[in-house]
Amino acid sequence: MPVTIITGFLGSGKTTLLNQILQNKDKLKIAVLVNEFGDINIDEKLLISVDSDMIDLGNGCICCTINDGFVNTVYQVLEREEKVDYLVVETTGLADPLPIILTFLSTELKFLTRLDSIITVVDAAAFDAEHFDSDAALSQIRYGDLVLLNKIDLATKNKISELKAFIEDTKPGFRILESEYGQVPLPLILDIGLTQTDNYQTDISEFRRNKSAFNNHLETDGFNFVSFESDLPFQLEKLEHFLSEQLSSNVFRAKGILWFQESPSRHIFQLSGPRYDLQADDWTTQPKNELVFIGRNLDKSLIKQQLKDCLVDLVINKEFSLPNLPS
Ligand SMILES: Nc1nc2c(ncn2[C@@H]2O[C@H](COP(=O)(O)OP(=O)(O)OP(=O)(O)O)[C@@H](O)[C@H]2O)c(=O)[nH]1
Repeated sequence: MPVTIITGFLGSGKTTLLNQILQNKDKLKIAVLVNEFGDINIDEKLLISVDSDMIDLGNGCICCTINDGFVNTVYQVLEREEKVDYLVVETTGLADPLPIILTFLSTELKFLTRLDSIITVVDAAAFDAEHFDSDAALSQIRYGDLVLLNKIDLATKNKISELKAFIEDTKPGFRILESEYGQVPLPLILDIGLTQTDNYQTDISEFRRNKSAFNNHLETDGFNFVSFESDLPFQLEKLEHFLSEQLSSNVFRAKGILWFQESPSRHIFQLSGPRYDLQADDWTTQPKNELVFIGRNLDKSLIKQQLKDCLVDLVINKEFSLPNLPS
C-alpha cells in the first residue's frame, strides 16, 4: 500500500490539502490518519466525509489518532476487509516527521507499505527565516520530498521568490508546487515515488538501535496548548472582543467548533497567526463549544477564565433556551 505523509507547520494548510485529496480522490479508497497536538481532535471534525465512527470505511476514509500504537493502527488499516488503496498520514504541525518516516522504513511496515513521498506544506505568507523559532519547522522542510507552497493568495511575489530561494538553499533541487487552499492535481502529489529509502540508511540503523532517542524528536519546541469545552454558548460580541483585544500574542494557532447564543448554526473557528475566521454550517450533534489554543508559554488559567467570561450569562439571559436539536 502506498503511503504519503503530509507534514508542515501549524496552520500551513495540511487539513485543507487533505480535504482536497478526499474531495478529488474519485474511486480511490484512501485511508487517513490524523495526528493532533492538543487533547481535542478538531481536525477529525473538519475532515470531509469522515464518519463519526473513526474506523468506518463506509465512505472510503478512516480517521484515527496516531499514538503509541501507530504501527498497530496501520495494521488495522491493512487488515480491513474492504481493501484500502492508499494511506495518507497528516502529522501535527509541531512534529518532526523523521520518526514517522523511519517507522515506515524500518519496522515490519516496510514489508507491507511503500513510502511514496513526504509532502511539506508551507504557509507562503507566514513562513520566515526564523522558522517560527522551531526546529520542527526546519525538519519538516529537510525531510520533505516536495514542498507545497500554500496560501499564495496571501503572499507577495517577492515573498514567494524569497521563500523559494530559501527552500532551494536548504535542499537543492527540491520540487516546489504553489497552491491556494491546497488545490493541486492529485497526480502531482500522490503515487509519485519520490521518497529515496537509501537517503535514510544511517537514520534507520540509529532508529533500530535506539527508538526512544527519536521519540524525543517529537518534542514540542516549547509550544503548549489550552483546550476549552463548554455546554453553554458564547456571546458573539464578547468572544469577538476577547479575540481582537485580549488574546495573548503568544497564541499562534487556534481552532474549534463554536456555538453562539445568537445563531442556530455551528461555527468553525480558525485562527492562524494574526487572522481568524468563522464559517457557519449545520449542527449534526448536540451543540457545544470545543476549542484549542496553541502557542508558547500560554497562561492556561487566564485563557480559560477569559473564555468563560465570554459565555452566555444565564442570570441576565433568562429567556435563553436551547435550540431544537437534530434527532
Ligand atoms: N487564504 C488562504 N487560507 C488558507 C489556505 N489554505 C488554508 N487556509 C486556511 O488556513 C487555516 C489553517 O488551515 P489548516 O488546513 O487547518 O491548517 P493545518 O496545517 O492543518 O493546521 P494545524 O492543524 O494547526 O497544523 C484555515 O482557516 C484554512 O481555511 C490558502 O491557500 N489561502
